[in-house]
Amino acid sequence: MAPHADVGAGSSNGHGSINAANKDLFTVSSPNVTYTENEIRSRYTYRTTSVEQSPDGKYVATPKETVYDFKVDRKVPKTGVMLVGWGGNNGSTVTAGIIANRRGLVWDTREGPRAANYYGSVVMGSTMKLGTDAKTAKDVNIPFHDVLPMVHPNDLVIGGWDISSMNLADAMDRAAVLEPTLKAQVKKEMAEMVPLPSIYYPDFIAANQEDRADNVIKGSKACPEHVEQIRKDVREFKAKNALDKVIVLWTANTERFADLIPGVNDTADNLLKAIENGHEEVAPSTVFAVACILEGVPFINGSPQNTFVPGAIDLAEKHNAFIGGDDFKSGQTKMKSALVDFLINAGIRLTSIASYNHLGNNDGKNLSSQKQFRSKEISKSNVVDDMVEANTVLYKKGEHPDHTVVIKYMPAVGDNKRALDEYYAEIFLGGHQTISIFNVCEDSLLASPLIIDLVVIAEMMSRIQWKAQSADGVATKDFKNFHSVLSVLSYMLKAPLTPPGTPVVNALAKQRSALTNIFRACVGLEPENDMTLEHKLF
Ligand SMILES: NC(=O)c1ccc[n+]([C@@H]2O[C@H](COP(=O)([O-])OP(=O)(O)OC[C@H]3O[C@@H](n4cnc5c(N)ncnc54)[C@H](O)[C@@H]3O)[C@@H](O)[C@H]2O)c1
Ligand SMILES: O=P([O-])([O-])O[C@@H]1[C@@H](O)[C@H](O)[C@@H](O)[C@H](O)[C@@H]1O
Repeated sequence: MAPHADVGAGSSNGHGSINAANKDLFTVSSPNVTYTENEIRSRYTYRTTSVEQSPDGKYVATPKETVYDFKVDRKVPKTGVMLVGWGGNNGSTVTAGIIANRRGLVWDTREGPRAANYYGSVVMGSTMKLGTDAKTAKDVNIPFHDVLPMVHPNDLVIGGWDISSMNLADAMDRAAVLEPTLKAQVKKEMAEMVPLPSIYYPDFIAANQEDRADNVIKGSKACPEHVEQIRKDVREFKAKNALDKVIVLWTANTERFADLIPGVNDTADNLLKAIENGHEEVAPSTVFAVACILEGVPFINGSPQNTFVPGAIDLAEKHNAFIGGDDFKSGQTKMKSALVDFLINAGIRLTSIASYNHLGNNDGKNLSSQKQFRSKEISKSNVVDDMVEANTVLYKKGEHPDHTVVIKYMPAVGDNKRALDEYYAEIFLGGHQTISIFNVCEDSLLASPLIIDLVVIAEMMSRIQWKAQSADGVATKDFKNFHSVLSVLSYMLKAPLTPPGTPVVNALAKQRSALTNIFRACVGLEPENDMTLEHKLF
């Protein structure tokens, strides 16, 4: 069968929203918020504290205010997502999951019938506090998805590429993630989905992946033809499905890190020249990123490699294109970014973290190769840095807990990754606390909802613009997009990519708070805070 990036239905049957007018769950009654048919406009005062340290070491803290205008496009676009690595465990699982939700499927399991859901998705499975009830003063919480007019995942049209030609039904079987009773209900539709051929540069992923590579575009290193082919694929997918928007997301294998070479991948121009010259240090994921930036579609990296070499970030900034990454934060690391935040903010002096994984899926097979493991080791190890550096009471400058990361490929356990962690800490008066965690993460069932969140939030961010009334007294004349690097996606990612020179935040609570409060600001609402003075000052 000729490969084609086939699609989900793209129109929901009551479970989604593509055809329904966006019915807002709430409106904000404020002189700073206006609603028109196409837009929500809000004037938002952003309050921060500027700190200066005097020579005697004392700090002076000065409250600052910046007034921003936000503009949200209310029209929810017909959106497609193209997955790189579509035939993988995550790609086939998220595809089946969206079909199952769109059709409202129920299937038998040993524990009884199970219905499709979006558990594990912040957007579809969590809530945020809107405010407090005017009469009872109780918290009023709303579904996260309802805070802004977001795409419903049921309405996503799905396509993508894979170096393996296997159709999505067979890929789903190969992945061995889902119950047979569910697979049987989506098999027919998924059998029609065949990944587009992709670019394959053997040196970037483990040699043990070679037997999958039967669906590759000619050429084993970067070249302009590869960029143009990917751009053409995106355009054709968009046209064939009458889409308004396309988001591209990498859920293909972990690549080795690319060497950062001045004159090759340090600037946009040099990176484009390197591709022109077929430089062997340009990774497939970077070629995809360049193609998407040039095509003006957001590109998100769900794997740990350094796809976004400085030249790729420079290119995105120059083209005002959105990028985000790196490496889905799905199980062990997500737990770590919450637990370390809790321990250190509780004043407990964490002194060592030992993280061990074994897993038996193809990701684990690829990671059994040292160069690919190294990419993952980096992304899994850096996740505690900001929390440690922020606590100068517990840690002197440069001090940090011992932290080791081990990943072993054990085929027997398949996608049911085992994560074993030991946290060792110093507590009061020379005591110690040892926390040992055994966490069976069904890798693809934890990562798939993150793919949905990354796509839906990245698309939402492309419909938000801002201008400053008085950033340091300077007003910006016209509305602008957020910076190209979508650091707002960090909650879903192990190694959050941030605009050059800006800090990386890994603490899970801070990441979620940033996402929630930026979306609240877009409708003129103050940041969520838990002061509840109304319950204390009376
Ligand atoms: N919980 C999780 O599953 C999780 C969490 C964090 C990160 N990740 C990362 O997500 C990625 C996918 O995980 P997975 O379990 O689905 O892996 P997988 O091996 O099952 O799927 C990867 C797919 O990518 C394909 N592929 C490889 N190179 C390609 C290329 N150049 N172009 C197109 N397709 C290509 C492979 O054929 C395979 O089908 C991995 O990098 C993994 O490290 C996964
Ligand atoms: O669970 P988590 O730490 O977020 O991330 C997972 C790793 O623990 C696992 O070893 C790897 O195979 C997955 O791709 C994913 O990266």
